Amino acid sequence: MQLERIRIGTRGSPLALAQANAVRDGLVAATGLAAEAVEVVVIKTTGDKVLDRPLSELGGKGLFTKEIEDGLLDGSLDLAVHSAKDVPTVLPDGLSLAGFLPREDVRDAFISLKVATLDDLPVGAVVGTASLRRGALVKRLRPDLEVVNFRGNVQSRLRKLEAGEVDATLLAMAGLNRLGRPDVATAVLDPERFPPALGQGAIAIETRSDHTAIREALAPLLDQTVGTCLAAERAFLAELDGSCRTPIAGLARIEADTLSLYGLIATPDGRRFEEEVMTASPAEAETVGRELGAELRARGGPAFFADWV
Ligand SMILES: NCc1[nH]cc(CCC(=O)O)c1CC(=O)O
Repeated sequence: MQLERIRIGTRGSPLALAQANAVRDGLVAATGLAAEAVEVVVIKTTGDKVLDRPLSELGGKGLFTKEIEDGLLDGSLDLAVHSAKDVPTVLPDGLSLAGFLPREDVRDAFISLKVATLDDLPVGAVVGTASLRRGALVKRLRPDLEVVNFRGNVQSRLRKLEAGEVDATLLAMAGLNRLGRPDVATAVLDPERFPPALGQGAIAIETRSDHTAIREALAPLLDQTVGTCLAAERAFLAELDGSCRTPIAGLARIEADTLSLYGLIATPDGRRFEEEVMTASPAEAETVGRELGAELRARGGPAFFADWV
């Protein structure tokens, strides 16, 4: 069945809109539909509405996806475009990921108006981030720094930096590139030293599992290699029951038909961490993800996880 009209659900931040517009342009090209027939619909989610509390305290998963998923389920939306790293590992019944677009830069950027690198920050300098992963990784490298909660979209964080609220912050290169602002990065952090969030840099497309017409229309836009890497990364996260309270990092890559999956868990203060790399054939992506998650969970032991609460 050929669709006559496609409605794309997205959050309203400039980054979310840039991602949704990229999918719209791709669908117009792939389907031959008129540009007006492929519509971007902006949805305000709980995560967008509550700005005064740390994300980890709001609890609950899918803070940035729930209201959009309701639209997919009631048929008012055909697909949703999400940053893959914000998509929970368990989706509501009836919904699933159709796949992922080609991945952007997976690395984090260090941003400061005062110094050139993380290593150059003076003792006691203040780093703002809303991410427990970034906070733990900063503390791991520089236990002397102070990490403070720092929320808001990319633009508002940059304004706070300019106002001197913090000495430095960290943002995904992928977001800066998609916003056309790679110049904002003071330094790009090496993933071996500062591993990204699982799914970082990838865009996930979610639809109703039984919406075959939209899945067929999307097929030419999707990247199978990214899909395989993300299957491993998401299985790893699911095994660790990744919540917003858990500093977890990792990255899958496929080279010469071998999938390698790196994973790290840390305590929020960065004092303890466990890391490991496992390799497998791409067909074993999910299995290796679960194995790596179980391995790090076992290595950390109950005491490690108790430290988090
Ligand atoms: N949690 C917010 C979020 N979700 C996705 C991105 C960036 C784009 C990406 O990682 O694909 C960001 C901002 C950031 O971490 O700097």
